[in-house]
Amino acid sequence: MDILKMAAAIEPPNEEALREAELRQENLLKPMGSLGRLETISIQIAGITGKVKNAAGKKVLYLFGADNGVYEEGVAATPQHFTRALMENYASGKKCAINVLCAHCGVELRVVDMGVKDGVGHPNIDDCRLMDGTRNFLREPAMDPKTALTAMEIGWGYAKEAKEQGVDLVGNGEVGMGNTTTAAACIMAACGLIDPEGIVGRGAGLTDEAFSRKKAVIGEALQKYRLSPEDAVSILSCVGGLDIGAMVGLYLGCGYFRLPIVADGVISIAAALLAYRLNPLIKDYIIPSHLSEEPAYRIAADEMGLKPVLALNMRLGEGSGCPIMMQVVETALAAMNDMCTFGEESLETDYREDITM
Ligand SMILES: Cc1cc2ncn([C@H]3O[C@H](COP(=O)(O)O)[C@@H](O)[C@H]3O)c2cc1C
Ligand SMILES: O=C(O)c1cccnc1
Repeated sequence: MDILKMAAAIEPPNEEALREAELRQENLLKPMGSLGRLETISIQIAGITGKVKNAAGKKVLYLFGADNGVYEEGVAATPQHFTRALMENYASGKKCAINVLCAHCGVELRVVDMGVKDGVGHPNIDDCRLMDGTRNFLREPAMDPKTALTAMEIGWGYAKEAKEQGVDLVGNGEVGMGNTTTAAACIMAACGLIDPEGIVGRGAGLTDEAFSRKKAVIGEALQKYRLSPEDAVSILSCVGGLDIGAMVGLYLGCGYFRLPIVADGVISIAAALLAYRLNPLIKDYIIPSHLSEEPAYRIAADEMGLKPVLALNMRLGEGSGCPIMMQVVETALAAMNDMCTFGEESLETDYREDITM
């Protein structure tokens, strides 16, 4: 497949369904706009599916694991083998954050190895390994452009699978020590920014010294590659990761197959931004969840005009914002589907014509 061609074929939301959904929201028995983001989310999903009333019964979160060569520059505090250990825990249903949140919120968790160092090899993990961790991007591009495209195709494949399996809502997550470094580098490159100060954060935690090093590594790499903000594939291959690549493809595939996809934190939004550079229409298929504490999150979200719904002071990753947000989405759809209208309750009067909401 030519994923770039497929990405270019993503279509805008269904205008007629959007209009009908807006009209229904206006007629529900409440002051206009009073359900705020619950209204706009239900209208957004109508535009995606082409139907005013939608379900969110079947929810899946795809979690992509990969290691990052830039780890060797000292940009992360956690031992690198934690990537592999965490993957094993997710797959065996142990009580990691994402296991508990998904179980509580009725979301199926799928775990995919995109290139965890030494491999995970667990029966509940899809083996999609493209490399044994990427290369150190300070020295050389993290991966070949061809590998970047293959990672995207793998993610796209999961969107296709979700469509075939009748999934209503897709989520994404990641694990990989050092991936707040790759995510920040991708966001900066895609926004044409070169000064890491105030953009790069401490990820899963860092000493002051390592934090300075992390910023210096990203700054130096961006100087070296001089990436064009529009060239998402070069950004991904030079300073990205295999997890981010798969997520880019998942977003694009969800756009193509007309599935709503919930975004998580800074790594997830970095992938969304690269997908947006490939086709800006993708933004209408994305439902942002929470505002990550990592400062680069806000830059990427603002660039796309996406406003996170939740402010929970979270900075975890793993897709942890998605199951929480999926519950909000389900609630939004319940209001749209099940509330009565003014007309149905014989309350139709002219009172709404003269007031300002
Ligand atoms: C125990 C633990 C569980 C995690 N789950 C997600 N992350 C998150 O932290 C990592 C990125 O942070 P950095 O760039 O600083 O390495 C990723 O694995 C991300 O998913 C975790 C990190 C740790 C330590
Ligand atoms: O926002 C995130 O997704 C995040 C923040 C810190 C560490 N890992 C992930």
